[in-house]
Amino acid sequence: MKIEPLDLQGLRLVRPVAFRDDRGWFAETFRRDSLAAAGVTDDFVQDNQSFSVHPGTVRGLHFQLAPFAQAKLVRVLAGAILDVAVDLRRSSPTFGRHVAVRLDAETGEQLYIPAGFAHGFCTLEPNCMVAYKVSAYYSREHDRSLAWDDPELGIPWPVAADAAVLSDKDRAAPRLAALGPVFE
Ligand SMILES: Cc1cn([C@H]2C[C@H](O)[C@@H](COP(=O)(O)OP(=O)(O)O[C@H]3O[C@@H](C)C(=O)[C@@H](O)[C@H]3O)O2)c(=O)[nH]c1=O
Repeated sequence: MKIEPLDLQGLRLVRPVAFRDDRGWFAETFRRDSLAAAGVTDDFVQDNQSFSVHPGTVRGLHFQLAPFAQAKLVRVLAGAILDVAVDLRRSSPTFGRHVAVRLDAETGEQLYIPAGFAHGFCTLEPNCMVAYKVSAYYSREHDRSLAWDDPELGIPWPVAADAAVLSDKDRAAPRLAALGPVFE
């Protein structure tokens, strides 16, 4: 696998290498040693999977507070998404900035997001299956949302606000200015 840094400190794009033959292809999708060589040493403890029926479904932006802050390694098993990470580290020179990456089942590319970011995605096709590893267990008490369409974030979502399919939780999420300090 090839692992490349992205614009915001700590984010990585992971590109699996596919070995193709008459049957199809084979690829390694997770290697602790390759990730560690690229500076990713999180201990992933939980695997998550979600399925979204409709294109224009937005999940996020989500994060968990310490001591349950999560690094995430995100990939798409079916369909395609625009995957977004927002820097919430107060001491970061890129606080409030985001990276948006297309992830799809075809390339199998993965986005590594360290703790300290909010994460969300918008589905670009029907029937999207998204899988991701997280480095801390789910904790409902520490789970937080940030408004996906906060104009201050300036995220170029591929769906209009009135057309997005959202959970009630995400529809009611606070904007960045109302969050207060969440990560050092
Ligand atoms: C995230 C999560 C949810 N749940 C439960 C809570 C709830 O009843 C149901 C659906 O939860 P949500 O609405 O939060 O699911 P969803 O909106 O898909 O939440 C996920 O969004 C993406 C963008 C992330 O980055 C994830 O960390 C996670 O926050 O699943 C768990 O049991 N374990 C978990 O780890």
